[in-house]
Amino acid sequence: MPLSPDPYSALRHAARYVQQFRRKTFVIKLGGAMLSDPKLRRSACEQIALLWTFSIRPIVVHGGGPELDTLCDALHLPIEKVAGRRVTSAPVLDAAKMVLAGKLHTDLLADLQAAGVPSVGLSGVDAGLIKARKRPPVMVTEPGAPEGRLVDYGLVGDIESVDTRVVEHLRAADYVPVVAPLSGGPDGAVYNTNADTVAAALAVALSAEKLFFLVEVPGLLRNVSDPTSLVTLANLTDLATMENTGAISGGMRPKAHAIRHALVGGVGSVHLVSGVMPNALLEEVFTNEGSGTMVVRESAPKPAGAVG
Ligand SMILES: Nc1ncnc2c1ncn2[C@@H]1O[C@H](COP(=O)(O)OP(=O)(O)O)[C@@H](O)[C@H]1O
Ligand SMILES: CC(=O)N[C@@H](CCC(=O)OP(=O)(O)O)C(=O)O
Repeated sequence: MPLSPDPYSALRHAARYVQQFRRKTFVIKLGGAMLSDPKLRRSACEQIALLWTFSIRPIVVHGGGPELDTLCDALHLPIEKVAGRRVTSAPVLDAAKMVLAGKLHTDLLADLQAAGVPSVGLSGVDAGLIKARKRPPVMVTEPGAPEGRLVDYGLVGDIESVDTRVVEHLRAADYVPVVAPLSGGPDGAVYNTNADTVAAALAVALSAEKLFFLVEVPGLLRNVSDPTSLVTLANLTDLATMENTGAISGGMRPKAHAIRHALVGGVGSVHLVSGVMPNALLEEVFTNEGSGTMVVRESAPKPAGAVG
């Protein structure tokens, strides 16, 4: 049920959640698709501002895939993605730095600032926040393909460690860290790392209560071409089934990995929420029913006598 139209009843209802989540860490990943639309970006920033006002401690991680595609097009660089991750040559990595730690990052910081959130931008390279090594060629199986194929992703980093000290310093001073999905390797190397993967690694390292993915779709869908086929609650077994049957494809594949990594790593719950529907993030946090998909490690056992 959405929040009651009676303001006092709505306040009382929300207050329960405010108490429960005070000083808890929420990692909020903003997807590149919704970030390309300034109106949606502002709406997400306003919702994050409200969480912050209620003493929830957000860490924002952002994507930027579609804006990077646009820049690659303009620069006549090839766009190749396999299982939702970009094959990254040296010129594509340069373009990634320009978008992910440049224009889009700065625009997001400006919108958060305008919404009243004192935010500070970092990439995974800053202060050794995200350390990675170059991903070796890996076998990837595409849905529908009988066999896997060996893929060299180029300058893509596999995360090796997360050093949260810079984030802790910022939070101690009441700043909200905003992290761009680049990672640092040995000898000054910089790697492109999927933002979903970065968000999950940070959520685990910070023992986050919740990890949110704001996406263009209403949440996890049983059938990607049917927006009404929303899955409201899922566990890791359900997720694996959807991956195996090919119901999870494209950009949802790195998210499925990230969700698993986060939940196995101790994050309480992961939420896929619309970045398009007004206030969907707030509805997910402050109502029982939520607005999108909640994924938990294991579903609670059904009470004795329950059917189904
Ligand atoms: N089962 C599914 N449920 C929802 N979305 C799915 C599913 N399978 C594939 N997708 C696709 O994954 C996309 C989200 O991934 P992506 O485009 O990388 O988003 P973002 O830029 O927010 O990370 C959705 O917009 C949708 O097209
Ligand atoms: C290796 C890899 O795939 N990196 C991603 C980083 C940006 C990202 O993850 O953006 P979204 O969240 O919008 O998908 C990319 O180059 O697109």
